[in-house]
Amino acid sequence: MSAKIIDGKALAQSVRTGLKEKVEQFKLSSRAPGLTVILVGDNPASQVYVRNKIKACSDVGITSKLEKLPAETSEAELLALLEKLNADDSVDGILVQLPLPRHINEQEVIETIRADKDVDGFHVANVGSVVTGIGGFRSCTPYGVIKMLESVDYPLTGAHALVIGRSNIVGKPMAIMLLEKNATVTVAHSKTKNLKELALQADVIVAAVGKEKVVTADMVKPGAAVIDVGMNRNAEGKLCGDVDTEEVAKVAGYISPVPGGVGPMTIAMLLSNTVEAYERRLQKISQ
Ligand SMILES: Nc1nc(=O)c2c([nH]1)NC[C@@H]1CN(c3ccc(C(=O)N[C@@H](CCC(=O)O)C(=O)O)cc3)C=[N+]21
Repeated sequence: MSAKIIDGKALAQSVRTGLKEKVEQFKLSSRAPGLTVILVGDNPASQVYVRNKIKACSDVGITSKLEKLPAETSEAELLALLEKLNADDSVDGILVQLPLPRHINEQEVIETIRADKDVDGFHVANVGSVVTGIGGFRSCTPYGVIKMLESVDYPLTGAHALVIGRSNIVGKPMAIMLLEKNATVTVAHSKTKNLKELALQADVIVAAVGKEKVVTADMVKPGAAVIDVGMNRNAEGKLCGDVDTEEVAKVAGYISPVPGGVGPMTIAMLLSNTVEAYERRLQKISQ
């Protein structure tokens, strides 16, 4: 057996095409949605990511602005900029690229962004809303994973889903979103003792660890869906995920590649959240 590939790049493209049509309609009667991206310092990986986000915005017609700040920017200066953007009616979404330099408290920064402009879905108010099921912006990566599973009509109701990793931006919200889809969810992490045993019982495995080949073929139940959230560099410097894709593909029913899987969907969901922030804002103004 050979797994079907869940092509995140193609799915992201179709999400973007849908958003582009929506944005074109908005522009006829009003302005385009606006996203401001803040980059502090000159981490080369962050610069590439930010450039990709800005380009993705322009592809779908979202107005984007990049605020580049030097690495020695103080936390107070960054918070002051956020307050300014919070009050700016032309800004629908704000994204502060992580990681931040060590002298800046990331959680403090995230909580300063207005929740209704927090298109990353990192603010506690959004996390709380998603956990409670009352709306709120969803963290883009796990949101993208759900869209990937939905794109192949994977039956999540009653399925056993194993999330490997418990970060605030992927593992924890992933578990909540799978639960929302009526899966039975297990969360494994670095202290988990019987990972292989748990994995062999899983119909869905989401690997978000940040380590190469955490999921190997001997851990996967035949026919399972395996979604790879990892972003690592292997010994040859090539981008790879957490899953031994080549071998696991011989056992799994569905598998998502890296690159071309979750990454492009993360960006697509960021654009989707930005359009949603804009729609909510216009609704509020017209009330
Ligand atoms: N506030 C904030 N929000 C983020 O969403 C955020 C962040 N900070 N900091 C860094 C991480 C990383 N991240 C990626 C998104 C897409 C790809 C992506 O599209 N990757 C391509 C490959 C790109 C390549 O070749 O290097 C792929 O997987 O196919 C990668 C990484 C968003 N992040």
